[in-house]
Amino acid sequence: MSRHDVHTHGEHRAADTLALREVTVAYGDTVVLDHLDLVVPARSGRSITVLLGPSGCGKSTLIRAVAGLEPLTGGTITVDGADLSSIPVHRRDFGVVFQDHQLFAGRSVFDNVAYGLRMRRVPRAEIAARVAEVLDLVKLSGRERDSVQNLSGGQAQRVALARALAPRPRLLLLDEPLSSLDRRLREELAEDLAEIIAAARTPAVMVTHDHDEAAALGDAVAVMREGRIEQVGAPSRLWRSPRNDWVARFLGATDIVDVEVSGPRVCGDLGDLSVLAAGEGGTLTRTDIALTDGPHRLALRPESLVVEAARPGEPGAGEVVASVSLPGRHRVRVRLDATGTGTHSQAATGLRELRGVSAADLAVGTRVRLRLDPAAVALVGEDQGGGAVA
Ligand SMILES: Nc1ncnc2c1ncn2[C@@H]1O[C@H](COP(=O)(O)OP(=O)(O)OP(=O)(O)O)[C@@H](O)[C@H]1O
Repeated sequence: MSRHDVHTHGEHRAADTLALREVTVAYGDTVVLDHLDLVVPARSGRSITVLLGPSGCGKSTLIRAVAGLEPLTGGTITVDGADLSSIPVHRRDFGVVFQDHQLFAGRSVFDNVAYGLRMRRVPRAEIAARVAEVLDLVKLSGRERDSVQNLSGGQAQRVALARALAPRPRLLLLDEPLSSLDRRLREELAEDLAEIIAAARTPAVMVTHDHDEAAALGDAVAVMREGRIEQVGAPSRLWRSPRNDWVARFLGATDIVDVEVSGPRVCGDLGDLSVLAAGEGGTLTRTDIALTDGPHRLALRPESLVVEAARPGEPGAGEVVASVSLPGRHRVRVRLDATGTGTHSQAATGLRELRGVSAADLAVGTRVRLRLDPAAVALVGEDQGGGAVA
């Protein structure tokens, strides 16, 4: 099929699979992408894969490499099995949106959105119809004649998105498309973005450093670290099953502990704990995660540990050293009593304090018991899903 056919008949051939194999990009001696492997299946033509990683890990470089803007030092990038190395940027059929929209200043909305269609010599009447269609998609209907100079930041990003989508690209590449916007606009456009991408039936790869955005928009999230992909998966699976301590901490774990589960008891770095039963504060039953009997490495957020005042006569696990009031709950820091002498003892692990949440406002010095909410813990190193997108 020629590119002209795609537009003449309004037919749209979305990419099925984008695959990066051993991709390496270096600037001089600095290796920015280091034998990176990533497979993005987009079977339904409407999935968003989010690249999430710390500043400088190479997210933008990866997007630029896929777009053809960054030469590879090694490795291959293929779409549906076809190698892209000899295909120049403008022939890849990808739509690209950058952080700072990069619109043609002083030109109209129409001229900006029509740009890719004119480059492909699409007939004039079809251009007008397609521009109207994509402006409708990004909620800017009727704004064709406006100069892009008069647009707000959010509107400019919508025009950039319309421009990228107009030629019906087979893949959309979005590099921090929301990060230049203020919080309210960002949330608004994030919601629209998911709808727009689904309506356009175009798979997208999107860079962000915002965890909430990644969880909200990503069908899959690829966690990047120092030029490599650490783990790929659906957001909920990543949180519940981080592959290693680094991923767990990057995704928000505040403490990582080794435990031995035996029935309703959890023993280990934390001392002895009981597990919250269903309906006791956790929304899931124990069996919803594989907290099976035996050893586990748990990644905890404050929400994973429910802190309660010890009952009279009960020794408790430690005492409150600090408490901060949050809406609807208190975040509490607990100093643990010294426990045991084995491999899970404090002497061995150095674990002295933990963060938890409490419904009551507990004074500093209060003796407390800790209970684990299985709905809010992650199991480190137990991911069964492999490295590809599920
Ligand atoms: N043209 C270049 N020449 C030299 N070094 C570069 C160039 N572009 C990027 N780098 C370096 O490559 C590394 C990765 O940059 P990149 O922009 O891909 O990271 P990122 O994950 O997108 O970061 P951020 O989240 O801060 O945008 C950084 O250390 C950066 O300084």
